[in-house]
Amino acid sequence: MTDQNRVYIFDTTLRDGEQSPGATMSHAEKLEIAQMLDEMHVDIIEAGFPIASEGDFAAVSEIARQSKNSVICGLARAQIPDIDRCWEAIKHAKQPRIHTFIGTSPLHRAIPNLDMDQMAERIEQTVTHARNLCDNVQWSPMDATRTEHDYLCRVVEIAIKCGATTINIPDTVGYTAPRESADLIRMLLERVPGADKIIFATHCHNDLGMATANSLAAVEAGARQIECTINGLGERAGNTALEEVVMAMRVRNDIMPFSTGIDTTKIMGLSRRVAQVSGFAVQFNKAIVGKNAFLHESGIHQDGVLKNVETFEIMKPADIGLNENNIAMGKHSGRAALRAKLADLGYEVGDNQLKDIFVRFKDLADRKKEVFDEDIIALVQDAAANTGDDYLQVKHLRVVCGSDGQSADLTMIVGGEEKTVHSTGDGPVDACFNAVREIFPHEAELQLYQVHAVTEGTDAQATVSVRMQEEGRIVTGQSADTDTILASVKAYVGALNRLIVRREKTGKDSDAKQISMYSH
Ligand SMILES: CC(=O)SCCNC(=O)CCNC(=O)[C@H](O)C(C)(C)COP(=O)(O)OP(=O)(O)OC[C@H]1O[C@@H](n2cnc3c(N)ncnc32)[C@H](O)[C@@H]1OP(=O)(O)O
Ligand SMILES: CC(C)C(=O)C(=O)O
Repeated sequence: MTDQNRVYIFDTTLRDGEQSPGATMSHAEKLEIAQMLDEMHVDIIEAGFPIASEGDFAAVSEIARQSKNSVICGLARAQIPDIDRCWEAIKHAKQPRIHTFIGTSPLHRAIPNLDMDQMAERIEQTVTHARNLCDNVQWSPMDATRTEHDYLCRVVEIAIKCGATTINIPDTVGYTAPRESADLIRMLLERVPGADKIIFATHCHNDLGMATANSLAAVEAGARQIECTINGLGERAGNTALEEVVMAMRVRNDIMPFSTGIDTTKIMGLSRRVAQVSGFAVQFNKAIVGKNAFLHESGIHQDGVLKNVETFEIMKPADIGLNENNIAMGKHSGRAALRAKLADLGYEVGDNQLKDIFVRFKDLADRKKEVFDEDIIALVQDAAANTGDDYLQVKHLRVVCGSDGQSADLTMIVGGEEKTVHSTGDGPVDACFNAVREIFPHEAELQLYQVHAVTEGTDAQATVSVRMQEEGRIVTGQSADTDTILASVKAYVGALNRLIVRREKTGKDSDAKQISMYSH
């Protein structure tokens, strides 16, 4: 393996991933994910789109300041104010990168209403401007896979001449296929003067389910940067999944002799955390990180695995940070076992956090016969999502349901003040949500209400996800409990707490200032 076979991993979970409707992350969550990506040795982190909002600017700036190893990149349109704002945000990073883009296909050229020559001139001006600010500049012809080849060669050549050091070739709408993806990179390498001096990147979307294959095909043809997200998070059908391309190159290194710098044992921890903060659960049969990816239920498979694990497993669970240790957790377990289990699951917790999680764990163990790893993960995530110092807190809930009707008696703490209501509805969840609305009136629209059983059995915990929207702000809330209705109310209230914080950040109303005294 030579250095020429080193593939750089560019993670855009915090920018393209966060663009998924409903995947909005809080400032603190973005910093935490960025730190985890840095520790996993992602080469480049695209931290956000600084001109998009004050919140994005603040998150990118802080990620730039805290970064240790990774290059920190910000996105900017082909506009001077965007590029200046991006530079302001990233300039404190040890290794900053400006990523500027414009749509070059016929359909996309029509958006800013520029003809081919005007667009070429805009690319020349903006890439030159970016390069005058920063010596690490990435340029993307958005919708490259639907751009005329001659024009693509022309604009890529301009960007290289103006100082771009990475040229990204996006398949913006997930339209290409593996052979075409490879041919496009080969064509650019052959035809564009100076192409051998820069790095070509591939940025694929998964609309036809081919993002991983298309990215790997581009690498085979000479691309040396893959743009991807954790769990394949991203708009529509998502982006290329980081875990898939990294593990594919590792497991099939015989036919794809490429290396990355990724510490693959961090994959599972990041996957779980991104699923939690984005509110996008990972499908059970998702490659690499799905709950069933290493499970064998049919007899022939179990027999094979018991005789030789390689019969049905092409990689080791430990390679992606999945633990196989068998500490059984239950009501008789102590703090040491819980701490060890948490560490196995990828959670390093401080003493105070451990104390809090231990109380919740004992409470769960009293109510549930067996406490599985999934229960502990749900419990830790619930503890992180629903803290004791939120503006809205659920204090007491009593629900009546059955053939005679449904009602809820709910007591909540609202900014330190206790309020109780009695409410009815079409079903117990509806009655509870009506009660929350009576206590805390709001116009936010409930867009999603989803319940998942964490494990099997009637005593299983339910994880509830809620997504709400108010004036373009989208927030999510999650909670887990063996009581599905209680988890539903806590998830709903969790989303409202996030909305309160978002209102305050965007200065929605004067109430928000007052509210900020109570919310974190
Ligand atoms: C494929 C991708 O992932 S691209 C990234 C997409 N991500 C996002 O859009 C998320 C962040 N976006 C935002 O917050 C907003 O769209 C902003 C702040 C960037 C712009 O907001 P607004 O000024 O209100 O513009 P709006 O969103 O309505 O329209 C986009 C404008 O940008 C222009 N534009 C779009 N892309 C580019 C580009 N790459 N370079 C230059 N101009 C562009 C459009 O032509 C349009 O301007 P026009 O109305 O003068 O024609
Ligand atoms: C900004 C560009 C790289 C993008 O996200 C896309 O084309 O999908």
